[in-house]
Amino acid sequence: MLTVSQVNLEHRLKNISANMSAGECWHVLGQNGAGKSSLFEVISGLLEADSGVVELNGVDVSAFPISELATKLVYLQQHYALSFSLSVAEILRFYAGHIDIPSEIEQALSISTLLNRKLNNLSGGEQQRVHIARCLMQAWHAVKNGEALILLDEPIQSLDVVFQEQSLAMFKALARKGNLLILSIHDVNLSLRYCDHVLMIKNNAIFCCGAANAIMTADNISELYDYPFSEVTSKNKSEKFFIRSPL
Ligand SMILES: Nc1ncnc2c1ncn2[C@@H]1O[C@H](COP(=O)(O)OP(=O)(O)OP(=O)(O)O)[C@@H](O)[C@H]1O
Repeated sequence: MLTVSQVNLEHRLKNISANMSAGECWHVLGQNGAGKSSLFEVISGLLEADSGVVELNGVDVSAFPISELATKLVYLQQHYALSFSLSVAEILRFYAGHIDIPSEIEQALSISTLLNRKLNNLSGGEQQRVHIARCLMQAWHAVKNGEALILLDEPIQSLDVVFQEQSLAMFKALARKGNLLILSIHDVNLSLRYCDHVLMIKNNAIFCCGAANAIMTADNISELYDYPFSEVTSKNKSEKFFIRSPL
């Protein structure tokens, strides 16, 4: 269980509170600059809030020794720059201690074919696949047992459509195992398909928070982005979509 209580951070987060439970798959939505990455930084314990508390299973995240957090917290940051030239295998060995890629990760991200390549020579999407893999593999013992907190800041940025679908499906399956998974994303239709809970942040404060089927409405999405969306259902009425009006 993750409890975020009245977290404030100057110019970045205003009185954010939320309760999230193990086994849930949360998507965080909001405009550029809304505060999504800032919230992830505070939840991960990397950034201290001006006020408020973040507790993981009743313990303040800042009280966890970093060595313990590293084994149970997965945090994929939005930006990650490596200024020296390492192969993908060397990177996985550095973060995970081995290059035995778990089958779930290999199926979703096809890492094995990249092992001998230098990270800096990979395309943007290939690099992103490696970053997702190295983060998950670092805490894989907890992830495979469904005991991890998984924070992913825009994990599908740069991925092509197939890797977007495969990785979002893997993240949802990891939540089903018992992990608490929280990711930020800008595609509302992929969110509709792959999350069960949504946190909408607007102007650095919570706009809406809760079960996706209750709050993923065209009205809420339109107000969140200050942009008109309408809702449609597929011909067989099995799936709902949001359509963005042209400017
Ligand atoms: N290190 C920092 N110091 C001061 N202000 C910052 C810092 N990082 C971000 N901000 C500001 O905090 C606000 C929230 O930024 P944040 O990166 O959390 O937004 P975001 O919702 O993740 O946006 P995006 O969708 O563009 O990634 C923005 O106004 C941003 O300019």
